Amino acid sequence: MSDYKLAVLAGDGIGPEVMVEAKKVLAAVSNKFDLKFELNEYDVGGIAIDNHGQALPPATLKGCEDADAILFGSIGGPKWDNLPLEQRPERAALLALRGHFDLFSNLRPAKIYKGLENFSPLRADIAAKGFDVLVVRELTSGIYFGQPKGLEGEGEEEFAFDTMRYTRAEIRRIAISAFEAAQKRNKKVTSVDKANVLVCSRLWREVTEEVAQDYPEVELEHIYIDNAAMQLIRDPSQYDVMLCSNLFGDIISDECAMITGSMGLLPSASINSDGYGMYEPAGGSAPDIAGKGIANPIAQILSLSMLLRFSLNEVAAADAIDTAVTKTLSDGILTGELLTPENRDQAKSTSQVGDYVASLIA
Ligand SMILES: NC(=O)c1ccc[n+]([C@@H]2O[C@H](COP(=O)([O-])OP(=O)(O)OC[C@H]3O[C@@H](n4cnc5c(N)ncnc54)[C@H](O)[C@@H]3O)[C@@H](O)[C@H]2O)c1
Ligand SMILES: CC(C)[C@H](C(=O)O)[C@@H](O)C(=O)O
Ligand SMILES: [Mg+2]
Repeated sequence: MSDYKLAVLAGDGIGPEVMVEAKKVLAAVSNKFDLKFELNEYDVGGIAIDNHGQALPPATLKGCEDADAILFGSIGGPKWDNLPLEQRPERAALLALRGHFDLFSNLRPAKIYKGLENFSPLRADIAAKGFDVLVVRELTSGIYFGQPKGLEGEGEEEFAFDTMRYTRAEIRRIAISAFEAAQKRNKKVTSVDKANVLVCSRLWREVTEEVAQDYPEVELEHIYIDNAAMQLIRDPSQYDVMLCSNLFGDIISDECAMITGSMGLLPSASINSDGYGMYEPAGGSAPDIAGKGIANPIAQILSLSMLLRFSLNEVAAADAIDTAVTKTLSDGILTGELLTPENRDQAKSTSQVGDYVASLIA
């Protein structure tokens, strides 16, 4: 009898490569903490289009519904880029899963790890001030979920539009996620918007201010997205929790990932109000490095840790993974994209990094 049932959706590109490493780490924690997992693997994304004619086959969705949580890899790639938008893996599978399970609260924690200070692209004196930010991104509304319209009109008058739409309730619940997180961290929320031009952002500010009344010990500041993007390079140590709408959070989280040294270090949790969640690296299928055995598996491994912590409440197992990852990085067990050209010959492969993390847990 298993303690937990997980739906494992490795997807495309580097997804299956890094998922192998997360499963090694899961085997190590299940052994150490005497936990039993039933892992059920399903096709999703481009591979599902190839095998079943659709990016999110009914069996995959049913498998996710029957599971305690979803461990997701990444999807998409050049092979499927020319499909109509509605059939593309990104919309037809990823956004569909986020919407179906109402996974509105997307947590993306980024920090410069000990030992990686010299591998951040930030200037050394700026990196030395430290960087530890949680991006709290609204994930099931905004411009991603506003009704898209097909092309209309003709010739030079032909047009397309996407709609950004937020309700008070949608803003309120993600703001609460951010304030709850800030309360457990450094008690500061920076809300990122474009309230100088967007009416959605005006509402965003108003509701965020209302929510702040319930958290008097948490400081709230507002910043425009363009300034935030700049300030993150100038002095990212000033931020703790960054609260963002769907599109702004997508952009800011990639920037935060790169400040840490690599896209391959940023995990994410996408959670609904029942605690059910999907856990995936914030980066994509990385077609440029897929199949070479060089992808960084840390984001996938940390996504597993977030799954254990947030959906299963297996805190000791999650802590063990986080500790092992921290030691792996400070021991210099690094994939090549983190390294500088001079020391790239010391790069470890995807599986060497996964083996090392797992060995520290065993
Ligand atoms: N959650 C997801 O499934 C997800 C997220 C983002 C992008 N995508 C999709 O992935 C495809 C490629 O998108 P993209 O190239 O814009 O973004 P990407 O995140 O896949 O890659 C951007 C850059 O980061 C690098 N990178 C990403 N993850 C890495 C890792 N683990 N280790 C080392 N380097 C890593 C890549 O090599 C590339 O140079 C697109 O189809 C996109 O829509 C999917
Ligand atoms: C693939 C894409 C739809 C997705 C997003 O924009 O949400 C990705 O970039 C992410 O950050 O999870
Ligand atoms: Mg993104």
